[in-house]
Parts: sequence; C-alpha cells; structure tokens
Amino acid sequence: MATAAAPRRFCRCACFCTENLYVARYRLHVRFRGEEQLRRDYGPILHSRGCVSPKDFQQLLGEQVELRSHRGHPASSLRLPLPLVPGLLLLFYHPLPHLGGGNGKLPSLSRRCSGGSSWRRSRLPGKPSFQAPTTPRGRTSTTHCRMKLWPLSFWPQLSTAHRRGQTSKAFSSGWRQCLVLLHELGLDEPLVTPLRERFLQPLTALLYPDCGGGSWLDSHRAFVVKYAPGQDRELGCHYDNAELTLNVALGKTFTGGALYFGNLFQAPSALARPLDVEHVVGQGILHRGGQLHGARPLGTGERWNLVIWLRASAVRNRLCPMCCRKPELVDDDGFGDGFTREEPATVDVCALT
Ligand SMILES: O=C(O)CCC(=O)C(=O)O
Ligand SMILES: [Fe+2]
Repeated sequence: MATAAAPRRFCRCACFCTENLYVARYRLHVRFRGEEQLRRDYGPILHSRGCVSPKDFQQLLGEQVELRSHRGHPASSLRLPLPLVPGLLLLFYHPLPHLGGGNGKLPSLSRRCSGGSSWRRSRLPGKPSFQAPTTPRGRTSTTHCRMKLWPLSFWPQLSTAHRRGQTSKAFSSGWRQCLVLLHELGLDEPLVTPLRERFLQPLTALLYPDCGGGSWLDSHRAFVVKYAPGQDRELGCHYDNAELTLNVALGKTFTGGALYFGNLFQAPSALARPLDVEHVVGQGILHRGGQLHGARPLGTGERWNLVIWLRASAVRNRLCPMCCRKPELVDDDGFGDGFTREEPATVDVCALT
C-alpha cells in the first residue's frame, strides 16, 4: 500500500485581528472589537499614556486596522541577494555545531546543561532559562556577532517592503522597528529550521519537556529587532505567541536594555517581583513564551537581537496562547502562527484504482 503525504498546512488563530494587540506607542496590550469598545475599555489608560486628542485616537485606530489587515501579505517574494546568503548562513551557523559537540547529539548537550561551563542557568526562580554562548569553549565573541550583523544591516536599503514599512506591519507584535523577518530573507529552510530541529529540539527536550519542548516544536517565527536612539528604545511587558522563545543578543554596542521577567502570565501578580537579566552579546536567553517579560529602556548605543519564537502545534492547537480559547483556524502562509488543522487522513492509493 502506498501513502500520499500531504504537505502540512499551517494556520493562525482568527483572534490575531482582535486579541492582545500591542500598541507600542502607548505600551499597552488591548482587545479590539471596534472603536466604541476600545474607547470604553481603554479610554482612561490610553489618555494617561498620552492618547489625548481625537487625532491621537484616530491614528491609533488607523494603525491597528492597518497592522492586522496587512498580515498575510508580507514581502514574501523578497529574498536577500544570493551573494549575501552564504555569508550570513556561515556566520550564523558556524558556532552552532559546538553546542552538540559538532553533531547536535543529545548527550553532549545534556552534559553541558548539567554544569559544564558552556551553559549557565539564569537566576529565574523556578523557571529554567539558560544562556548559551555561541562560540567555541563558552567564550563570547563580540566579533562574531558584529560580523553577523553586517549583512543584515543592508536589509533596510535592499527591501522596498521595509521602506514601505510592511515588514514591521506584517509582524506587528510590539516592535515598530522589527528589522527583518528571517523567512522573508529565505532563511527559514536553510537556517532556522535546522537550528530548531538539530539544536533547539534536543535542548528544549531537556529543559522544557512540560511545555512543548523537544520534537513537539514543529514551527517557528524568527526575526531581528533593533533598538536605537530616536527609534524603539524599550519593549513593554508582554508574553509571546510562542511556547518557547530564544533571544540572542547580536550587538552592537549598548548599555541598558536588560530583559525583565515575571511569572507565567496567568499567575496572579505575575509581575510583582520582576527579575532583570542583562543581555550579553553573543549569548542567548531561552524562556517560556508565556512568561511575562519586557525590555528596559536602552541607555546608549544600538541593540540588535535575534528572536526565535518556537511553536508546538500539539500544544497550541488545544489552546491559543493569545486568546486562551480553542483556536479558530485561518489558513496562513508558511508556518503561519504555528497552528495546524487535523492531520490529513492517509490515502490508500490502491483503493483509488
Ligand atoms: O530583546 C528584546 O528586546 C526582545 C525581548 C522579548 O520580547 C523576548 O525575548 O521575547
Ligand atoms: Fe517577547
């Protein structure tokens, strides 16, 4: 009997257009059912954060509607010019084999996690979060990271979509300046998927077996964010549309911008005693997506970070982490927001003849 393998179709939840919208300008997450509801539910707090005049409110409405309606129409045809891709891949990829002793094998990872110098546990109480060096022998190499940034820094000039602001609109989860979505560069398949499958799956199987870690992580959304004077300088408190998040500090040179973490967002007083974790260029912080967190204001310099949202369809198909309901599935491009429809039934082609 032969079987026909249908390609996997990823989806988003319909709540994308209504729930948990982040208004960066006023550092506020809102539910959006329409103008009247927005005024009723958030009028006073918006007012206290500077949304004062009718013009401010209309601007806010315009931005939200535009942000969400652009989703699904990103610059998907754009690709980084080919000569730049191998360089970018090499620079990202080069340090990684070390994490698994050169082949991504689990025992080597597990040794490192349990006390080797290459992995150190952050001080997040009860919430394992690890910082991973990206260079051999646990050393942090700022040079590596600077080199990695170099090709990316061409992106805004190369991308007409970025100039039109579509990249950040297509993404729109809190950053006005999401620098680039890696799938728009054509880097999902050659770079981020292997990173997830070969290194992050084994690592998260050890660290987060209870929230989608391991081979349950079947999709991702990866992007680079940038903070700079006169642009975004901080990120308000939020939780991610992800089961787990890897956040790697790429550079450049900066002060401030520490991440702060509270408890899981469902917990009472989840942000009562936040814990600050400083970024260290060349190191990554792995955390649960549902943990409340944000980024303190940048002091000086420019901060660029690679953020990979790791998603487990088996977890999120049951409950959308954004609306906390059974997801209402809408077909989407690529990995969508990591939801899947029921697996298609196996077809017995013999029965068709
Ligand atoms: O580094 C940043 O500013 C992004 C932090 C964040 O939201 C995350 O790690 O999920
Ligand atoms: Fe986040």
